Amino acid sequence: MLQQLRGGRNAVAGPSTVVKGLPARPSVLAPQSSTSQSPCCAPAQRQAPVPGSRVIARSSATTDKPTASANGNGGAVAPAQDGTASAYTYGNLDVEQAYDLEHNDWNTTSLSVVVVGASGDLAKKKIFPALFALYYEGLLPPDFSIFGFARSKMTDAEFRDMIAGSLTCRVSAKDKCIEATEKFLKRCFYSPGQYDDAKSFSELNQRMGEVERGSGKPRSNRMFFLSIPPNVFIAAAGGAADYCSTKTGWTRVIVEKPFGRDSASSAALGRGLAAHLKEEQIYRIDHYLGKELIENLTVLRFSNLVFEPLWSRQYIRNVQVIFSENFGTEGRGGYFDQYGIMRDVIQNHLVQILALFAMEQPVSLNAEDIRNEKVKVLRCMRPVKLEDTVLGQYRSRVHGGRTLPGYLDDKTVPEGSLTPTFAACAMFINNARWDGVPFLLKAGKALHTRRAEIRVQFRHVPGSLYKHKFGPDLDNSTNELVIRIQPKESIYLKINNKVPGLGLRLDTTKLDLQYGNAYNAKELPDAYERLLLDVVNGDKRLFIRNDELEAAWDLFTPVLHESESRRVTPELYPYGSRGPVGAHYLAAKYGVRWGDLANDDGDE
Ligand SMILES: NC(=O)C1=CN([C@@H]2O[C@H](COP(=O)(O)OP(=O)(O)OC[C@H]3O[C@@H](n4cnc5c(N)ncnc54)[C@H](OP(=O)(O)O)[C@@H]3O)[C@@H](O)[C@H]2O)C=CC1
Ligand SMILES: O=C1O[C@H](COP(=O)(O)O)[C@@H](O)[C@H](O)[C@H]1O
Repeated sequence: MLQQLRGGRNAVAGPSTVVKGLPARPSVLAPQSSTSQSPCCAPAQRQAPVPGSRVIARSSATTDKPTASANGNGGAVAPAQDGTASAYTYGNLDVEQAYDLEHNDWNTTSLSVVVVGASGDLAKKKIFPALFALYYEGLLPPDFSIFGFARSKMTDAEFRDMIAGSLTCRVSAKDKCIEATEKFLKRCFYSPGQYDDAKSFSELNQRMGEVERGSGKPRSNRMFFLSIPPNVFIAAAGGAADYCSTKTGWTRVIVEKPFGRDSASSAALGRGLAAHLKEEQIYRIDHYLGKELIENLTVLRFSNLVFEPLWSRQYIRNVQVIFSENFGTEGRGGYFDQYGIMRDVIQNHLVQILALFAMEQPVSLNAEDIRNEKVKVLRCMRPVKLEDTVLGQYRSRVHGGRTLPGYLDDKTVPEGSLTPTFAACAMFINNARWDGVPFLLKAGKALHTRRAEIRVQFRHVPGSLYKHKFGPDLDNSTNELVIRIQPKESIYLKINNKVPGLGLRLDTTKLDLQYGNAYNAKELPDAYERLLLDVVNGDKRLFIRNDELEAAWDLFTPVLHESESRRVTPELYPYGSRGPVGAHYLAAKYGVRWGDLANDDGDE
């Protein structure tokens, strides 16, 4: 276990860190990184985290240190009297304690993970399985515990049974899985309560304290995952922060989308959270940022010479970000109807992808540098116009003798709802790199396939010598880069090639990186695994900053308000189809063809 913790997934070797006034000492469980940070550095002097390193106990670049307001620790971070930045103290912790704290020293600190809304769908489907996978991989600290909190009455035993029903072992790692499951479940505890009730949170706090003391570790770090509907977000965030903050470590709170319905409600939510938590403590999760291919996007762009020079209006004709699901809102219609696909998928997941795709190279891989660039590019975009938007809603369809239900057949959906289950929109970035390039975003439920991808269509080859070989339609020979996020993760580039043999016959083929073949990776970690581990490590690169959120809402609020106030009727499309025809007209308006619908793609 310890060995695994030391190694982590991408452990980096390096010298030990030195804290002024303290003897040089290695960080206890962390791999010794050459860019490890120590409390000796003033925040401004801190160095960027090791690129790509995701290791337990990596030192945190965040400032979510205990302060009087955040967790009643008795004082904020204060510079030393002598004016140097070296002797920072954290409240009533001495320098050495602060060192351990900042470095996630799991020899002295326990970790408690609280799932608020533990009886819910997301908790069962994603959060517990992800925590178990991290535990199984040896990536959680030795003394971790999991606490479930929700209104449903359950004993610890019932809670463990509930979790057990949601856990699966990795196909590639079945060894000792049953044994690991039993050990994992013993670390799970349940505390029932109301989300707006101080007493309930005090009871939770007491329970956590007992378990933490039982670990024998003098300090505890706590992270809360708010996996609850938005109407109880603020109350629960307040309960967690005000009654359950640790006094001897960091307290971090993960917030799930939806982050509001528009700019105003998102700002109100932000203010509500800010009343209880500092921005550094808030982790706004967008699970698409935790997907393997999305994390790879910056690697692809900024570590390969061949892509970045082409990454602009000079060579790129259009960019398409496409999400489709081959199932409807089954079971989630009640939630979905209040939001619709634009808020559920486009404003967050697809816009985040777009921002990473289009941003300028950040100064470093530090979370703030990356997020600064994302905000900048979002702020260069003009809000989506209604005339650049197509809305759709799936209707029922009889297929193979079976009736596939339409959106309005869902009992949890209000009669006559106009909520779109499909949307496509054209967006533009008004900066020197992207001026005039259409970014087409499309998302839909109950379509013909489940897929998420980015498609980059390049310009035609000017004065091509081989033009006559491809016929009059230049699009047939255009280069296209496809970044397939899921399923079957892959990156491929469509190129023109000579068909081997005598004569000169050309065809379009692929330079094809299939993850399944290249990395022998039968199963990639789920996005929630990556993101939960990042929260433990205080790494905010893949979480959304408040100003990013604001910028993203500013792009969509006008069109959402306009379509709702004008009661725009969505175009109906049959369950399992390729979506409304209107999407083709929208693309055609900007001289674009949807790449995912092209007949020659070969892997439809
Ligand atoms: N499920 C998913 O795939 C995804 C969910 N999300 C977001 O994650 C959060 C949790 O999602 P999910 O688990 O699906 O949600 P659920 O509807 O399953 O709710 C989670 C828990 O919250 C409690 N709850 C439900 N409704 C209410 C209510 N009206 N008032 C107070 N408590 C309530 C219930 O627990 P109890 O009654 O025991 O208190 C329930 O088990 C939501 O914000 C959702 O939008 C985001 C992306 C995907
Ligand atoms: O956030 C959401 O994402 C899911 C799709 O996630 P994926 O990882 O399975 O692609 C979507 O079904 C849901 O409506 C939305 O809220």
